[in-house]
Amino acid sequence: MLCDMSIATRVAEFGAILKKTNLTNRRGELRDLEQAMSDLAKRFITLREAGRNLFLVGNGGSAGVAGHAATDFFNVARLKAITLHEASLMTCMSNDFGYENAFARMLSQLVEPNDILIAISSSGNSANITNAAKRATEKGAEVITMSGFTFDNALRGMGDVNFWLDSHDYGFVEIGHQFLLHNISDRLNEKLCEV
Ligand SMILES: O=C(CO)[C@@H](O)[C@H](O)[C@H](O)[C@H](O)COP(=O)(O)O
Repeated sequence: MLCDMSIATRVAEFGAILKKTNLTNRRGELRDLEQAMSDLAKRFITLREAGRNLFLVGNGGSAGVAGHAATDFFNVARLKAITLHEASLMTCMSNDFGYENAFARMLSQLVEPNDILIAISSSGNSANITNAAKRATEKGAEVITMSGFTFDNALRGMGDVNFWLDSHDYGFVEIGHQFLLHNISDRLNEKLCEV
């Protein structure tokens, strides 16, 4: 075995990374995780009451994370939640405007003030995700970023709320993001608990 992939070791490592979840605001100020999660759940309730939209973007495994979370936000939390990586539209936008501009082009047309964008990138340095975050902010939407890898990755400074996981391991960062998003949608699940 090249490295220790035992379940016990991986669970311990994953738990330690999650416990250290770093959450900052747009000014880079550190926020208390429990308070911020509670505030976020309340923010999603106001989003639902206002009939505004929730967009989620990511590449590769993070597109999968976005898709799972969008399903939970739609089905469990009753939000207008959608991803933007439907193959036909994504390939059209990428082919016509460049991959790095694809999500931003879509958001130019779709996003409105007081919508929310969740921008997910493990490295925090994928240009199509940082461009999406920039465009959503320009359009007056609130931006939540989820990243990992280096502390000073580009995405981490671009959101109103910025989650950062202290790991360079794609598996931990992706599943960690999924866990955190699930925790938010679970808070809006009336069958599980009330905010
Ligand atoms: O799932 C994985 C790795 O676990 C890959 O598909 C990974 O998501 C892709 O390489 C992405 O392109 C990585 O982009 P990013 O999350 O760093 O922005």
